[in-house]
Amino acid sequence: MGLLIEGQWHDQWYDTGAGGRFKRENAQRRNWITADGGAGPSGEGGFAAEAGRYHLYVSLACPWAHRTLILRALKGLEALIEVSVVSWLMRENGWTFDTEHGSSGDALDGLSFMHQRYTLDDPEYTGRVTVPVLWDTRQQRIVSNESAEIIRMFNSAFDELTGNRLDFYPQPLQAEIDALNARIYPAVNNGVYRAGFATTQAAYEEAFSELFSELETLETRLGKARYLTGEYLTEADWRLFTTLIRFDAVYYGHFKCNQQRIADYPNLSNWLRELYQWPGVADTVDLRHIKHHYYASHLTINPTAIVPKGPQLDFSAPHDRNRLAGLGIWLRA
Ligand SMILES: N[C@@H](CCC(=O)N[C@@H](CS)C(=O)NCC(=O)O)C(=O)O
Repeated sequence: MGLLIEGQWHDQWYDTGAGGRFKRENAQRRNWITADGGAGPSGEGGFAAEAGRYHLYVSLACPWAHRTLILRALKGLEALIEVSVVSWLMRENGWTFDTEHGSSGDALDGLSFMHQRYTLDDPEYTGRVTVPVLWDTRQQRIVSNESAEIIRMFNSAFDELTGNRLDFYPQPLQAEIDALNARIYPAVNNGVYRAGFATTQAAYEEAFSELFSELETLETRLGKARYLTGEYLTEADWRLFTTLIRFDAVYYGHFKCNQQRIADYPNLSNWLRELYQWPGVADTVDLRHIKHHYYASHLTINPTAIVPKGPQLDFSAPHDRNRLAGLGIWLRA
């Protein structure tokens, strides 16, 4: 675990400051792939959608990277955007490459460390070295290291090439999706990290109570609606999914989010199983990488690096969501 300072790697745990609160650094590369190469909502233009041009770096353990893998699968981008999977173990060198346990190594250049990819982008890079990273093989630079934006690009930029019209961010639902994301990101997606990486009791308890209060709200909502925005399955669902699929295996124990398991919420757990069983999604879930990464990498939290054997989870078990009306995924006109 560490960061780059002017292109040099430093092994350093998160600085939680006097209050003991974990604060996630903002992603620094914010360009957009667009259909015609025009600039997107941020960053520069020049990143036109093309088959084979872009490469995605992920960890199978990481909930942010997981979002991009799900959208890549559902939007039919697997043949257009190749993926490299980092090692599940992240210690003094940060994310590294090997070919053990289903990791791929760096398929482009055979690099040893993810931080070398960042210094290829900028030899003087300063900041944390995170995944996912979307790399442009043409310009040899990072397009984006912000998963929330990578999934939006995947949702539409390649549609003319793939003919895939599934829309996870349909115009009429955008305001509602944005509002949901704005609540779920701090309280749940980042909330589990705020609890787990807190270094004071007060910071931990603050994150813990926000997390379980939001889960309660979501549980009630999913008792009345099939998906978070109602009848359509959207980006908001997938963003919540990648956190909840890790919850009982990792966040409940390792991050001390133990008021309740997701299995104890009838609506959240049935919704979770429905999404897991969505065609193409189970293949993106690797609980071995998930458990080994968290328990064996965060030695400040788990110094023995022992990975728990349990819990037993069966996301393939039947779900009861057909009791609620659903229309599936929105189709762009
Ligand atoms: N804003 C980023 C956050 C990505 C992120 O923090 N990824 C974690 C893995 S789950 C990471 O690479 N952490 C390494 C570090 O913070 O040093 C996104 O959503 O893409």
